[in-house]
Amino acid sequence: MLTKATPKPPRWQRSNYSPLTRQIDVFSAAAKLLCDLLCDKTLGQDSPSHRNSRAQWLVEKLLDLGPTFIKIGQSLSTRADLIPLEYVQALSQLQDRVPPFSGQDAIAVIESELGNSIYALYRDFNPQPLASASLGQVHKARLHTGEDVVVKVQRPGIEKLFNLDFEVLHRLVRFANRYLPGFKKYDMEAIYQEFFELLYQEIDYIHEGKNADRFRENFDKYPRIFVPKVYWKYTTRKVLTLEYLPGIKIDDRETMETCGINTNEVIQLGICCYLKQLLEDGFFQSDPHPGNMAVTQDGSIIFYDFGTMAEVKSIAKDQMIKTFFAILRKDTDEVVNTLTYMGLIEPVSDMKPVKRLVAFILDKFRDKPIDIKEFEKLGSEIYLMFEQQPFRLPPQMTFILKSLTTLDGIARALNPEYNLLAASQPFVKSLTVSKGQGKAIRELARQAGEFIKQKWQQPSGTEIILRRLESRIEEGELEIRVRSLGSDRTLKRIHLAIKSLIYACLTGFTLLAGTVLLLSPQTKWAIVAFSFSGFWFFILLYSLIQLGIKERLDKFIDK
Ligand SMILES: Nc1ncnc2c1ncn2[C@@H]1O[C@H](COP(=O)(O)OP(=O)(O)OP(=O)(O)O)[C@@H](O)[C@H]1O
Repeated sequence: MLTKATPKPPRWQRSNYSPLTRQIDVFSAAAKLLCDLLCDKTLGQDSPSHRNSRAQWLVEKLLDLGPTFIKIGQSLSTRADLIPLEYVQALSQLQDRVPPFSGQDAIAVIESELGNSIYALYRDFNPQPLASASLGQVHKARLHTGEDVVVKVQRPGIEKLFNLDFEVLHRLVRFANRYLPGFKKYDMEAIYQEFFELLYQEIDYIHEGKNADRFRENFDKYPRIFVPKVYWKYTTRKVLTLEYLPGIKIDDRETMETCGINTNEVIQLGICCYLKQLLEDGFFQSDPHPGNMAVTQDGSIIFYDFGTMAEVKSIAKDQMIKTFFAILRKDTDEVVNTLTYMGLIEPVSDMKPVKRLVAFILDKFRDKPIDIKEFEKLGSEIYLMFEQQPFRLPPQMTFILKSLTTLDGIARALNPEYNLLAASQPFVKSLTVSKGQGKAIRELARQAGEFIKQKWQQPSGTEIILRRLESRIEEGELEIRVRSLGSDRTLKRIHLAIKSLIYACLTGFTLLAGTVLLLSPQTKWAIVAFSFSGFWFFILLYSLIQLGIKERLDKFIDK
């Protein structure tokens, strides 16, 4: 009889996976990535297609390294302020391609967490999962009281793996901070702490249950928004029992149309619901991917997954209206003030670069309604500005950008012609104004009207440039850069010296890795590491020779 060969479990899932092997796997992946990036830089290989293939390699490597690294990739995909566009795009497609675990393992977790046998807890339990992801999987079940539920079960051993990776990654961050000067500017220690805090929250289902309760309360008066009820008696840190609320996947236009659901109404409901989360409640689902929302037969929206919620300071309605008109008037200062108040922009001593970026974005939408597709077109320009600016976006802002682009993708899947401004009308209309504020609002509306009228009598392009130059000189913002030849040469020498230092570190690091591997004993890998070491040594020699020649040349010119 032919038996189907069972696929080998990934390395990180094997019981004999030692901390040392994990450390070697992680460090060698990081070293390869770094070497590739340095090689590209040295050889000037910086085309988008080249970056794209590097990004694809990274996606495969993260999948191979397992849940912690899949999550790192997913959260990096929101950090447009830290990594290049091609990486953002590749990492956004990082799906949870982790194999499900067996129904028996899931039952074992439930029984040990809830302290009873599975059929004492549930009348029925389907061992075949409904869905599975990197951190857990979802099973359908029925309570003895007759209610249909889903049971979300955490992947066995995930906490142990996180604890191990917590240590390994800390070592890697400390190493990078110490020996790779280029990494200092990224504040890796803070990013690492931020990341693991979120990760540990995500594997605490009690936290997720509380978030679901809070979210449901916020939408108490919205009959078309559904949030599954939490069955607290059957919930622990590793098991979450929720009311079963099936629905059509939110980007499945065909099924919705077959069921006679008006997709434009779904888009409107989704966008208004998101604006309420963001602006009124200050508590929003930071990862609204299509698997986290569904649509009922009557076109209502169901939300699943409250493991990754983000918080911002909510703003009062009058402040919202002020900001709305400020956007219409392209009033950069007012918009920046509101974003800073909400904690979406970090106040820094020099706010000019931030204001320039906001003004740039507002300016791009001078004549058209805000359309996220425009953001895509602007993508490379904005990314370039991010690269040049000395500021880092707070994570909340990156969550919002990511959520907006994901929502936009879902809305476009339902109706490619949809318009964000039109879809948000019901929310804007819901901002009723109290009596005392009427006068101020009328004044703001008048100013916005004046501004829009002025657009018909716009000055010529040259005039605009001159006016901008004038105002930038007035603000003391325009710097005249005088660079002396001497300082340029010194800078080049410093650059070369730093490069040599990095090559020396890489030579030492690969030599060390080779020695550790030889002692493990992993002779094959040790040879690979030693060959890398030899390679970096030659690059180091070449760089040192260049440095020597440069110094002699500079001395000669100075004479
Ligand atoms: N209460 C529910 N009723 C019906 N189906 C549900 C319910 N909760 C979750 N599901 C189904 O299970 C899938 C995964 O759920 P959920 O997103 O909560 O899991 P997850 O492990 O956090 O996954 P991911 O990390 O990919 O978001 C959902 O897309 C949905 O199809």
